[in-house]
Amino acid sequence: MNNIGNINNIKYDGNNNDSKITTIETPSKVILFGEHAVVGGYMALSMAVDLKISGLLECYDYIINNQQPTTPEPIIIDLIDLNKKVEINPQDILNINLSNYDNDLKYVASTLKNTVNYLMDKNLMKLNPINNNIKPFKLTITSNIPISCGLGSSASIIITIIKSILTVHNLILSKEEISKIAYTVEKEVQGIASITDTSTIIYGGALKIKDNKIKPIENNDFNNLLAGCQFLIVHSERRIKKTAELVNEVAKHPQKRQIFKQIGEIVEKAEFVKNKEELGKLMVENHKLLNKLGVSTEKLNKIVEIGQKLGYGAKLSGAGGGGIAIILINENKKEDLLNELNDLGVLGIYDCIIKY
Ligand SMILES: Nc1ncnc2c1ncn2[C@@H]1O[C@H](COP(=O)(O)OP(=O)(O)O)[C@@H](O)[C@H]1O
Ligand SMILES: C[C@@](O)(CCOP(=O)(O)O)CC(=O)O
Ligand SMILES: [Mg+2]
Repeated sequence: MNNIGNINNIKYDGNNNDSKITTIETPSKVILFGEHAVVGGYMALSMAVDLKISGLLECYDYIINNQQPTTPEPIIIDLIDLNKKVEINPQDILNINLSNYDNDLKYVASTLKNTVNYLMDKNLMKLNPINNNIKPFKLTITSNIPISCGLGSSASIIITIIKSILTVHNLILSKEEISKIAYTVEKEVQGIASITDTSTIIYGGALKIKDNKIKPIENNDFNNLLAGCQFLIVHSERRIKKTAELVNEVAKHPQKRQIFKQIGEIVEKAEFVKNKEELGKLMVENHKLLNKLGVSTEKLNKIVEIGQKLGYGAKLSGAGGGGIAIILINENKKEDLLNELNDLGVLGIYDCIIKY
């Protein structure tokens, strides 16, 4: 259950344990084109970004020396940015019921359950009566990714926890296997999801996603154009709704099909643009269709207007409902752009550095 506990009060054999501390880092992502429509099987273009979630992973000496503790130890995941903790005994993981967790903790709970289930299905982790052989650990998570704003922080959290479980158990899974688990979690928590966020963060670089499959971007002219682009991530305002609510609302939109189709056509064109002007125009066209889907806001529309005037183009990125917009920068007008964004008042402006 979600107790508030403190690892330092837990002692093995009456002594304080030294512990091995490892840092687990996971990037975030921006969706250049195709959010929401990608859930309907259309194409999306996304790229991993060097804003990251850091997990401080603490394994106990007795684990490292392969001994058993005198008392059963809990797994503790300390979410500093939310000021919340998940604390659970290893033998309870397989019985995790998401309804026992508040919305903020469902991704964590679902990740623990689905990762252990996967490892057991693959015989990489065996059940034993005392603690299922699931080793306890403490993971302290901090993030320079603003939460719930379109940067895929949910996916970054999921992947950080999966990587931590693998580290503690000295296990290795392929990127494909980790993507499978992470996607299962996003789908279980959100009800509706594509592989975009989780795959982009796991594979890194810039990716094309279509029909829930990853495709490399073969068009080298586009890759070279993208490499020469500078994007700005603008955090417009706090989102009221989570991705889960936004994707489920879009699913009920009466014009969803035709708008998804129009977005899909834009994304197919994007890979073959010749310059930043064309790329920027398509970003604005994509944004206008997201606005029609009802996932933009007045503030986001204003930021896109400024991005269109003082950059090559702009669009909201991620599920919308507030959160981030991305602007394709025109170097000659960057200062005016920054001044106008600051005059408008935004929550944050970040350089968008692609993470390979
Ligand atoms: N730093 C963090 N610490 C704990 N939980 C986090 C953190 N960042 C994200 N989350 C989890 O992910 C959720 C936000 O995911 P979501 O609504 O999909 O937004 P996005 O993926 O666009 O950031 C949060 O409500 C929380 O459950
Ligand atoms: C809206 C969507 O296309 C992207 C969601 O991105 P985020 O959770 O807002 O970072 C949903 C999905 O692809 O799973
Ligand atoms: Mg998310």
